[in-house]
Amino acid sequence: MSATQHTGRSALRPATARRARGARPAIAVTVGEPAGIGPELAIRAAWARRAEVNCVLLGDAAFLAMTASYIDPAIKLSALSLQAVRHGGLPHFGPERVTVIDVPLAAHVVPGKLDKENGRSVLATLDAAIEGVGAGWFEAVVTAPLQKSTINDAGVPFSGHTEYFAERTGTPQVVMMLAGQPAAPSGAPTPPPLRVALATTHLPLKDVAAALSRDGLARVLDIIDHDLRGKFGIAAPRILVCGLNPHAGEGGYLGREEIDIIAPAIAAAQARGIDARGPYPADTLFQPKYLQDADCVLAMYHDQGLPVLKYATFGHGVNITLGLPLIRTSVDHGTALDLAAQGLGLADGGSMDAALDTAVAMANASLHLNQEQT
Ligand SMILES: NC(=O)C1=CN([C@@H]2O[C@H](COP(=O)(O)OP(=O)(O)OC[C@H]3O[C@@H](n4cnc5c(N)ncnc54)[C@H](O)[C@@H]3O)[C@@H](O)[C@H]2O)C=CC1
Ligand SMILES: NCC(=O)COP(=O)(O)O
Repeated sequence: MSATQHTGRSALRPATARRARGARPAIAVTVGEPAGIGPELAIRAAWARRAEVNCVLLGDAAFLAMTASYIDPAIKLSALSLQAVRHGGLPHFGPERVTVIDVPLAAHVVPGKLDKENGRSVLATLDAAIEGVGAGWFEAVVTAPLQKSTINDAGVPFSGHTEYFAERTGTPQVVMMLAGQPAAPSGAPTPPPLRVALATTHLPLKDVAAALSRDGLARVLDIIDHDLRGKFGIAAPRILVCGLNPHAGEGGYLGREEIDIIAPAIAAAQARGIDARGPYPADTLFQPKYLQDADCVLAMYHDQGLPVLKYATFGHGVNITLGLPLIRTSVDHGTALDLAAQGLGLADGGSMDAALDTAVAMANASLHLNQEQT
């Protein structure tokens, strides 16, 4: 069964097929928590890539104009209201300026200081991005980091973009996957890209075991296989699956999830033609000799997989939501309030650049696929 059958897509129709020949892809970039490093990194990436990519920033226009003027007075932004775009569509400005769709903040921004008054505005940027993909304004969405606690403090239960995009697009199951290029040890050949997908996303550790089920894992494996083929051009993805418990349960003496849940889900995936293997002990799986032939590692929970990925690739990793009816990528880091409080120019923009490049590559792959099919 394909991921499409499993996930029951919403009516959301991405705009990819409608890019004019030679036109720059239009990508929505939500600027994230205003008191964090997101707005600066989003402006820098959009301005640096403007010749090739029409990045449309979603955030408070006056705040972004002020931030841009501090980064570099040469940066030119053009602001539009969401209402204007709804009525007239996204205008085709040239690469001399970066378009901003104004999503006003409620409160004045103090860098490094969270203000729950602004939580709902941050969420509104995500809604505008999703609306814009459905309306054909954007081919993909790149999200700068937001502060999950501030959205909750604003009174909206929120665990992450991943879950929010799933809910807002009517997608019952998505998969968080982070990807990056590990550095080669000196003199050694470049290792393959490291991709780490998660069976569960933002869950308290005490709830992880209960959240694992054969059917759930089977759907996760389907989505990874489907999207690595369709969105990453990998013909026969090989997925290595971690156990949950130390030593993958030590034959049942250190936990039974491997025997009762994970191994049967892998066997079921294999029966559907998916090259999934495991469960393997997570502490020894992340070695070059295993990873060199793997396209993705499926970890059972957030802090089993992501510390390894971030250790190997922090600063240029990309977070991709698989299984959505739209392309969504993000950075591998958070809001870095400590840096934002100290001023501009301190945050590394490598991950934001990589998130944008990955979104464009995925949009191009999707465009080619659509052209082949028509
Ligand atoms: N995609 C998203 O929206 C994400 C949001 N977050 C959120 O960010 C908030 C803060 O999370 P933390 O765990 O403190 O992680 P964090 O990534 O914001 O900060 C951890 C450390 O890394 C440094 N750092 C982060 N990004 C950096 C960059 N681009 N350049 C240089 N140094 C950088 C920070 O200065 C800090 O020392 C939380 O609310 C979390 O939920 C975290 C990850 C992703
Ligand atoms: N550690 C990854 C993370 O927290 C990003 O979550 P999301 O907001 O992209 O769902």
